[in-house]
Amino acid sequence: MRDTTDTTDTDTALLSVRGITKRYGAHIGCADVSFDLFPGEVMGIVGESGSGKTTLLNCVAGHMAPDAGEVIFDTRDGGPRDTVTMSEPERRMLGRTDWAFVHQHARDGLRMGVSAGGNVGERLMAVGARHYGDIRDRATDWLTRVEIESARIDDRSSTFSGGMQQRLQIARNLVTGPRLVFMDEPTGGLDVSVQARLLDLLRGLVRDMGLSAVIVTHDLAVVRLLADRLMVMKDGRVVEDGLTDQVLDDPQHRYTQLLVSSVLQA
Ligand SMILES: Nc1ncnc2c1ncn2[C@@H]1O[C@H](COP(=O)(O)OP(=O)(O)OP(=O)(O)O)[C@@H](O)[C@H]1O
Repeated sequence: MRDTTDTTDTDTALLSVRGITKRYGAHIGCADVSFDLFPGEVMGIVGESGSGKTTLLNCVAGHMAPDAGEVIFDTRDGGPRDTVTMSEPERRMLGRTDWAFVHQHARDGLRMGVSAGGNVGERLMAVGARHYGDIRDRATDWLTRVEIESARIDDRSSTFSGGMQQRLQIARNLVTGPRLVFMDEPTGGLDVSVQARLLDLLRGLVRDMGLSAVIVTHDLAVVRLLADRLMVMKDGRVVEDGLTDQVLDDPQHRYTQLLVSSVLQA
């Protein structure tokens, strides 16, 4: 997470989202959403079901074309680029290198018929790694980092528990050292004790790697633990944003107050 004491006016945003709008026919998915994300910062997006969180995440992460808006990413080689208008191959390359996406369901982010080591190693090969021994060593290292016994490196992902699969998906995503990670309900659908362990792990990785992340979640405990800043969405729009503790401890908008007091089913 970001050390807020080092904030200076000269910081360049890693990601600048401007006016993202997506409609499904006449229905609004998300409308005119803007935010900046700085290096090492974690942004949480919360709101009840149907508020537009996933639509926004998919538009920002390049999985869905927005109807309007810009997603400016500070690329390593070319500086700030609008990823909405960049070519599909360029966006795909970004998705394999500097960006990562952790899905709610591990099956959407893993190849279930492939071994744990294969799932991690495949990502390394996609960015040019060729030496089998190195790939296996790095895969082993990452399995250990996500608390999967290295002895299980050759086991198929489908034989793992839900929590292990989610940890494996995280290893697969982080092995290439991305600068920005998108997460869609990373702890959703897991048992409470499994969630707590995963959250701890994520928190450690985010801190150690200085990752920037955008996390969509129903669960305010997840943002409390992981997010520096928070955006609250309702009916496709951002109704409140600010530092996580500030928003959760002293919500200004009526909707956020209801969300925090658990009156709404988030
Ligand atoms: N493919 C689609 N076609 C039509 N409407 C859609 C589609 N996907 C989402 N919507 C609508 O857009 C709005 C925002 O949905 P979205 O899934 O982004 O919300 P969400 O906050 O992520 O909800 P959840 O937490 O349940 O996933 C909702 O009203 C939803 O019904």
